[in-house]
Amino acid sequence: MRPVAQTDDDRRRTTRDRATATLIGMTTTTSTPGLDARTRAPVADPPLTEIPDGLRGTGLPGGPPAAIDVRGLTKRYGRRTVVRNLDVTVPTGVVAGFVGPNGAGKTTTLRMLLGLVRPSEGSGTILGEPLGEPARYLPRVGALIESPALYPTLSGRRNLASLAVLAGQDPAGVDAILDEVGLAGRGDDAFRTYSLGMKQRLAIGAALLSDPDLLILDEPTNGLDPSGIRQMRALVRSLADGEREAGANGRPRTVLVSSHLLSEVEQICDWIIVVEQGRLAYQGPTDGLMASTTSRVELRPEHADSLGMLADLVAGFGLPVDRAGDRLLVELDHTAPAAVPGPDGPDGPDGPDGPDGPDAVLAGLNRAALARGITLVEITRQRTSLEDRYQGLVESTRETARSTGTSSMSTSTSTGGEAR
Ligand SMILES: Nc1ncnc2c1ncn2[C@@H]1O[C@H](COP(=O)(O)OP(=O)(O)OP(=O)(O)O)[C@@H](O)[C@H]1O
Repeated sequence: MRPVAQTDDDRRRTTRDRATATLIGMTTTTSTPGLDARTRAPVADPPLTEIPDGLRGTGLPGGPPAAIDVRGLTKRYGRRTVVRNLDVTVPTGVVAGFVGPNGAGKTTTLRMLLGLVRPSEGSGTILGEPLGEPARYLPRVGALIESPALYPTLSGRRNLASLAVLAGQDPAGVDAILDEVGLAGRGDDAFRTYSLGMKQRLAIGAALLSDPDLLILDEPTNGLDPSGIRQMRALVRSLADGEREAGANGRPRTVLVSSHLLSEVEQICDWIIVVEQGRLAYQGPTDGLMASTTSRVELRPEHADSLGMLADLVAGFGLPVDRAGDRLLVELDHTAPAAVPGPDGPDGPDGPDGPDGPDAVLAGLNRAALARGITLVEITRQRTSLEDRYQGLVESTRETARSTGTSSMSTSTSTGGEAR
């Protein structure tokens, strides 16, 4: 771990390495054992921010190391901490979405992973190589960070062929790449005549020239219209599980794609990482994000004058409650240990149907109400949407940062382990 402020050297490195990571072809020499992480990634309810044991670090039995496994990644600019103690693990072979609002630290994190910005702190591995030695892994990484730097007057094909030659690669593969990014029919047209979506897809083609094992795409849907976004989604998904998986080299490709909108990536991602103010808010299987959702319940007693007593009862269960007209709104969060005393206690099973799960909490509430002479005539469950869940995570992470005085706007002298 080395505390480093950004220096001129850093900035020179950034410019030089941006070209390297984004455009220069990379030779793959190492063979990695094949793995279909889509089938191995567990989809059962992981707790927030926790990585299932089998996916942590090099823990895939018989499989390759995680494509990305970094710990305590931190970036400070002067006294301002923009990425804070971030742990990121991306299993090999998945499409991982890196999601967070504007300014959450996504680009800074991706730049650190690509060796374009030097981390203030942090360690770990990328494709099994040390984070601190990007030259060892960059040859197997393709990236699209910011706008593509391609020649406007050259055709798409000539652009890719020139980049391949510059990187010392055989330009023979260019046609296959144009096909892969959906530009086979426009390969002879000048780059400047392309739509924004086509330009982005050609830039991804440039990042594919080296047949990378890890592809990092920073907001590739930025500025695209809905149809461009759909095409980009399909392309990104196909890059991980298209022909390559069964292809000549047999190595799975991992894709890390950032976006500020969960809705843009959740359909194509196996794995989601949510960041806010440089902090990790969630990482795990996409299904896990929804499984950890909070559900809200509306309770309506037979007689409105028993609302006060019912509210006290709900509060006694440790559940947040609001009054709305003739009913109560109760938050049931099945990631939190329920306050209802159960046979397993607060550490007991807390799945939706478990003895500490929301169904059991509701049943307990209902019984307790009846025991006090309150008859519930309506119990309505409302599940939050994935987008609501994402917003909730972002807001609670922001709130944690505010309450601990460690928002990205605050200065920091301590970088020790913090609650996420
Ligand atoms: N070179 C720099 N010097 C100082 N602050 C910086 C620098 N680069 C980024 N930041 C700050 O770091 C924070 C995170 O920026 P970053 O670009 O990583 O966020 P982001 O999540 O990618 O945002 P967006 O979705 O808007 O691109 C921002 O507040 C930004 O102003």
